[in-house]
Amino acid sequence: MEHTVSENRTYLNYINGQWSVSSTGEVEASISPANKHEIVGYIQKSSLDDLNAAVAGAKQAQKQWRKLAGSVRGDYLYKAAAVLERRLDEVAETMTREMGKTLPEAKGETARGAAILRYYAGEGLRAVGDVIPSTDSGALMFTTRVPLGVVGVITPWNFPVAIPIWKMAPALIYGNAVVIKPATETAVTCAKIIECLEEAGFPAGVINMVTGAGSVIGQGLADHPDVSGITFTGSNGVGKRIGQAALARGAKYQLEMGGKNPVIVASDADLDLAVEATVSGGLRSTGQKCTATSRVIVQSDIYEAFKDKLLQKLKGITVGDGMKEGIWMGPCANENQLQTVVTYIEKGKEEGASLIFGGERLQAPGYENGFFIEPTVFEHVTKDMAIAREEIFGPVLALMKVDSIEEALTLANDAEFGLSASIFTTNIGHMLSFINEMDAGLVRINAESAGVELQAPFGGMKQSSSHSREQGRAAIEFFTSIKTVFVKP
Ligand SMILES: NC(=O)C1=CN([C@@H]2O[C@H](COP(=O)(O)OP(=O)(O)OC[C@H]3O[C@@H](n4cnc5c(N)ncnc54)[C@H](OP(=O)(O)O)[C@@H]3O)[C@@H](O)[C@H]2O)C=CC1
Ligand SMILES: O=C(O)CCC(=O)C(=O)O
Repeated sequence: MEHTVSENRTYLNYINGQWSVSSTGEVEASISPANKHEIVGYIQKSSLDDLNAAVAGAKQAQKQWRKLAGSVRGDYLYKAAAVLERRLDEVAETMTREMGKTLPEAKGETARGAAILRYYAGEGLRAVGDVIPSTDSGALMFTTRVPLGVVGVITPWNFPVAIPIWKMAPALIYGNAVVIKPATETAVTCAKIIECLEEAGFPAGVINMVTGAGSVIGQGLADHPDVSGITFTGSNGVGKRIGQAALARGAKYQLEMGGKNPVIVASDADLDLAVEATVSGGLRSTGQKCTATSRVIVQSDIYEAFKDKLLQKLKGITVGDGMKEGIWMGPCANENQLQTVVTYIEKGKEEGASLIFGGERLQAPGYENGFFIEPTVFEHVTKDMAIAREEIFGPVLALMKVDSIEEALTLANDAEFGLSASIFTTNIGHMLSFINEMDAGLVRINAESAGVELQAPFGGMKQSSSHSREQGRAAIEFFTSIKTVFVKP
C-alpha cells in the first residue's frame, strides 16, 4: 500500500540537552487518524538504558536548577511561551494531523499551553510559605517549600499540548527537573513542545523526553529509584498500576484518570443553552476528554422538547478531517479507540437501550482510511447498562429520564467516577443542592462539563483521581514538599 508520507523525520529523545538516538535503533510511525496512510513522523521505541540516561541527566541538572531564584526560572518559562506562540500554527497543525481534533480546537489548546507557561512563570515570584507563631517567643517559625527532585511525567494523547505543559511548567517553576514520556500516539507533537523549551534555553538536563512503550518507559519511570514524583493522566488501569509502583518505593504520585460525567437538565432550564452545552461538552474532540459529558439526565416534563432540540442540533454536525475548514468533529484518535467506541455502541443495543442517532462507523469514500464515527445518542438508558457506567471516550450520549431533581442527583452520583458534572437550571435551590450534593471535583452551573481554567484547581473525586489537584496554585501541593523551619538565635 502506498503511504502518503507527509514527513519522514524521526523525532529523537531529548536527553541532557541533546537530541539522542535510542540504543534500540527501532522507530515507529505516528500516523494520522484521519488517514492511516499519512505518516506524521517517526518516533523511537526507546529502552530502559535511554530512560536511565535521562534520569541521570535530570538528577544532576536539578541540583543547580533548584538553586536559581524563582524569577530566573520564570524567565525561561516566559521565553518558552513566546516561542510556542510563534510556532502556534505549526504545533497545532501537527496536533490535528497526529490525533485528529479539529484545527481550531488544536490552535485554542496551543494558545492555552502558552498561557499556562506564563501563569507558572509568575509563580516564581509568589509566596511559598507561612510564618507560624511559635510557643517560644524568642524563635522564628515558618514554612518553606522544596522541590521533589526529578519528576516523571506520563501523558495521554487527548490534550497533546495542554497536559504535558500543565504538568511540566509547575514542576519546573518549583525547582524540579523533568523526564516526560508522552503518549506514543502524540509523541511528535510533544517533541515540538520540547523544541520550544529547548529554544527558550533551559539548562541541559532540566527537561528530558524519552519516547517508547508505556509498559517499558512509563513503567520504568514509575519504578525508577531516582524519580521522586510521578504525575500521570490516562486510563484507570494504568494509573492504578503507576500509583502502586510509586507507593511501593515511597515516591509521590498524582493520577488523573477517567470520568462518566453527567449533565442534569432541569424543567426550568434554558433548553437551547443546555442543548448547546451537551453537544459541545459531549462531542467536541470526538468525546475524548476526561471531562466530556456522557450521561444526560433530563426531567421528564421537558424530556421530549430537549431531545428534539438535541437531535436537530446533531444533524448540523460535520464529521471529517480536522484539517479541513467547516469540519466540527474529527476522527477517533486511533483504531483502538474507534473499536472501543464501536463495542460500546453494540453493548448499548444488546443491553436494550434505543439508538436514536448515529451509531455507525463512517466508511464512505473520503472516510475509508480514517477512524471516523457518527455522533451517537441512546435513550431508554438504565443505570446498570455499560454505556451508563463505563468511560467510553467517544462521541456517545446516553439520555436518562427522571421525575425530580432529587432523583437526578441520586442518578448523577451513581457512578464510580466523580470528575466533572453540570446542571442546567434557573432555580437557585436546585443550584445549591447540586453544589452541595454532587460528588465531583468540578461542578458547573449552566455551563458544559468539559473545559477547565488553567488558574483553578482541577481533579476529581472517587475513582477519577488520586484525590490530588492539578493546575492553578493547587499544583504546588504535588510538586513541592513543605519544610517547617524553626530558628532560634
Ligand atoms: N483521563 C484522561 O484524560 C484519559 C483517559 N484515557 C482513557 O484510557 C483509555 C485508553 O487510552 P490509552 O491511550 O490506552 O491510555 P493509557 O492509560 O494506556 O495511556 C496513557 C499514558 O500512559 C502510558 N502507559 C501505558 N501503559 C503504561 C504502563 N504499563 N506503565 C506506565 N505508563 C503506561 C501511555 O503510553 P503509550 O502511549 O506508549 O501506551 C500513555 O503515555 C481511553 O479509552 C480512555 O478511557 C485515555 C487518555 C486520556
Ligand atoms: O476539559 C478539559 O479542558 C480538560 C480535560 C482533561 O484534562 C482530559 O481530558 O484529560
